[in-house]
Amino acid sequence: MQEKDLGADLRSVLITKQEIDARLAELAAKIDAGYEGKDLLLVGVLKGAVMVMADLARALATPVTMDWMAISSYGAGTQSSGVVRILKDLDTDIKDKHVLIVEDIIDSGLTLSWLLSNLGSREPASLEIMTLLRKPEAAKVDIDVKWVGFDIPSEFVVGYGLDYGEKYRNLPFIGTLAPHVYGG
Ligand SMILES: O=P(O)(O)OC[C@H]1O[C@H](OP(=O)(O)OP(=O)(O)O)[C@H](O)[C@@H]1O
Ligand code: HPA
Repeated sequence: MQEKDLGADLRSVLITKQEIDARLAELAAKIDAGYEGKDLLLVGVLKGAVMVMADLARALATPVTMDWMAISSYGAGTQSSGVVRILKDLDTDIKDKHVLIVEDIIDSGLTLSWLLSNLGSREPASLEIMTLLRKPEAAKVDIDVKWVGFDIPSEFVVGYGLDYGEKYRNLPFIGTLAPHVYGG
């Protein structure tokens, strides 16, 4: 779907594909500098982080390995259920490795604070977070996020990996959902 052809389900484009690409290039340069001379393992959080993981990895000059974890705290709706479940664990032992968690969004912060304590207990050499998007609620949770793409308002967003009821993940941009779609 093109940005000019939003369809009835989307209210607006919040971040264009060009803005995402430019910001990822900036962050990739900073991440490269941060991991100079080190082996880096990118841990993507399925499914939302698929797009950012793919594009960030290609923007990095640092040689990386990649692994994936699937955890879910959202059901079909727009509210976190408050319960985090592991749907797929890492294939890799991360002990003594430099690990960068790659997320699409930090909203309530619940998913990441759970993930940090889970991965932290596996004794990585370092554990940092990169997220494309962060909402204001996340500031209430004490999570040290090293790299943030965009701070966005508290609206439900879709596209570039983010879904509503599994739809809209393949939009190349970040958009806000029309209230009638989710009953807002
Ligand atoms: O900060 P929080 O309020 O915890 O929300 C952030 C999490 O919610 C989304 O995942 P979701 O559980 O919807 O799974 P998905 O990535 O498969 O869509 C998103 O990808 C983050 O992982
Ligand atoms: O705003 C959002 N959109 C899609 N998925 C999400 N998961 C947490 N917040 C969001």
